[in-house]
Amino acid sequence: MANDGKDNGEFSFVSGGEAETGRRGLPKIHTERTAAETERDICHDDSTTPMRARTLEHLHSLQKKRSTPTTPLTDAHGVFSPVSEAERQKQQLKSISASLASLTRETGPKIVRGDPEKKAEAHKGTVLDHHHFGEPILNLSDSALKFTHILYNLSPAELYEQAIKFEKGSFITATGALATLSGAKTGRSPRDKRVVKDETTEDELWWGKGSPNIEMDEHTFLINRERAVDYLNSLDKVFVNDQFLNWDPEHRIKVRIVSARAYHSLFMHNMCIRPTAEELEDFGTPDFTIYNAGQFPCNRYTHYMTSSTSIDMNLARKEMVILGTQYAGEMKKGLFSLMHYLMPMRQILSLHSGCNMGKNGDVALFFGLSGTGKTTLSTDHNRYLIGDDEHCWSDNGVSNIEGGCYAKCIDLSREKEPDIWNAIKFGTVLENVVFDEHTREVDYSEKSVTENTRAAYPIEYIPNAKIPCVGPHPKNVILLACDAFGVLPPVSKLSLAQTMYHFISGYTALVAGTEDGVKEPSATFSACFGAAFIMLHPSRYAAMLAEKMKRHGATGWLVNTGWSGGSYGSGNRIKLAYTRKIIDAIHSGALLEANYTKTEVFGLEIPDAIEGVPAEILDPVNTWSNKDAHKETLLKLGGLFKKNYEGIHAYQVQRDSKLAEEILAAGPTL
Ligand SMILES: Nc1ncnc2c1ncn2[C@@H]1O[C@H](COP(=O)(O)OP(=O)(O)O)[C@@H](O)[C@H]1O
Ligand SMILES: C=C(OP(=O)(O)O)C(=O)O
Ligand SMILES: [Ca+2]
Ligand SMILES: [Mn+2]
Repeated sequence: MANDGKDNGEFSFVSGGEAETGRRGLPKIHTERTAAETERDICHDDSTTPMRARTLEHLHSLQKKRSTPTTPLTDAHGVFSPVSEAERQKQQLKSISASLASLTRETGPKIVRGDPEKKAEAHKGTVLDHHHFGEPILNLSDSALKFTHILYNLSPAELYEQAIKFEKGSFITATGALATLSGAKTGRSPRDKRVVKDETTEDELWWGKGSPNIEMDEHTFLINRERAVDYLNSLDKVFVNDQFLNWDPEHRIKVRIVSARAYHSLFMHNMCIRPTAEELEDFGTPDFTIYNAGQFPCNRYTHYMTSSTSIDMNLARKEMVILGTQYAGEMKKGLFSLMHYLMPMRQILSLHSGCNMGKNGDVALFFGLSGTGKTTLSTDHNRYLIGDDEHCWSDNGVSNIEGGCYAKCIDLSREKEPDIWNAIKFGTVLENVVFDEHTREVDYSEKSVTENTRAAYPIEYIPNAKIPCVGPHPKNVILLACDAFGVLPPVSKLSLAQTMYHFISGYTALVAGTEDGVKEPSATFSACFGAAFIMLHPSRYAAMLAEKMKRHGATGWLVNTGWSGGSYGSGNRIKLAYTRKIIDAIHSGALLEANYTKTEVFGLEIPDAIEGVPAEILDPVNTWSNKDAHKETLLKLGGLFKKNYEGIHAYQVQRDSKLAEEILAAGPTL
């Protein structure tokens, strides 16, 4: 932060000193007048009502109407409420103080609600001094003498003001979004993720080769936690968000996010489910807490640390600590990892998928790795959006985990993705985009900060969002792959075994960089289309998906949103308009009626015709001018799939070994 608070366009004269006292020889102005003089000089203007304010400060104070605070001060339950408002506020502060307790000081910090800027107001607010309820502290340190100001569940408008005033790189764009910079990290850091291995998690979680869970011990976690908490308590103020995950009321999780930046608080405000005033009153103790001290690095001398970034998950303590990265997606996906543990424990399948529903209640899931089209294709003007990225499938049906969407902005166009375009307005966080200095028009083609430019907005910014974000059991399960090799068909119908094979494989191939010259696409295999976020072995999720698809009669589809007419360099990415037509035909049921032909190598069933899509692109071989190159590339990709699957099959993929064999057989034959 380069500003000292005066540097934000506020202009003022230097006060005090000689100019005011008039000691430099200028004659003194006499202000005492006779009543007659005064009367003569006053301009009587009846056109305006008299000014109520007596001072400038008073005037400014009148500008802001007193509203119901985010945390209601009034007693919604009336006079018969068993808990007084003062008591409720005290409980809330106690809970926040407990969250911020340093484990060595064994007590929470002194906290006070409100903005340190607004001194007078803040000290009128509820103050919690640990001496009031805790044990007396024997070893008092300087940090125990200061207050930590808590900015609790601020509104987007308040967070805008905090960001613009205190966070360099925060600007309002032409459409009203808040442009921010995430700092040195503009994407997630999966190699810096750590999970505490204890007696329970040692047996329950997936560890070792291929697993995203890199171990750390409890003691090291506490070192990082203390580092984060001490950092947060050293600040003038911290943001606290109390919110929910999962729209299924039976399985709702309460999360608390403690962070140092308005950007982080607004991001989570948008991405998690926003509690109503009543729900916030009864929030109580969170089920899980994130400490985001992203501006502060971890100590590289700490055991298990391999960089200055660390994202640490402790399931037993129900806490996550973030050090050394300000990329907000870490919080979102950190909570997703948590759900990938908590939900399967309740026999609920967690899914890295988008989800939408037709007018007739037909639900589709869109699985796929980053950049394959989950957000783009689930945001469909003709259907209700349930969510773009994280869902649960329980016996009740599907439910979104989140309250917002996180769309990629690179090359975003109003024509191709109107709903996402229109969602970028006041309240939306726009990460790492480039805009015109003066007009604040965003240039979505600009990659100078990063290619991973993003918009995070509340789901209700999409006009046909389905609120509450829940739906019946899925009818179609669409697996998205962006195949930069250009050999997978634009669409194929899958058997259940094939669906499982491709779900477990989790393939996509993107083109790594944007440097000049043709770059070889590189294949990525990520189990369950989200290996970075799963906590249990992939077979656990796959078994649940197979069981649910079978029970509810869902059809599996593989859709290539990548290349056609050759690999990256010679072919082109399939037009989004064609992919949308393909998806339409899946939703409507029309595609089930097509005639199918089996492809060689992958054994995929491809339709002969789809309305609005040129028939010749449906079989990739037709689009390649060099047939030998096509065959060679097809075999190469088939080989990569086989090699990847060998590693997975070594584990028993299914308890049902017959299904395991069927799944293995559903892969490519070379
Ligand atoms: N045929 C296509 N299908 C889907 N997306 C496409 C297609 N062609 C280009 N795109 C672009 O690819 C990107 C897909 O990203 P996104 O929907 O955010 O993926 P995810 O949510 O799975 O990470 C978007 O920027 C979209 O505009
Ligand atoms: C938010 C993310 O999801 P996606 O790229 O799939 O939209 C992410 O992977 O960080
Ligand atoms: Ca994702
Ligand atoms: Mn997405």
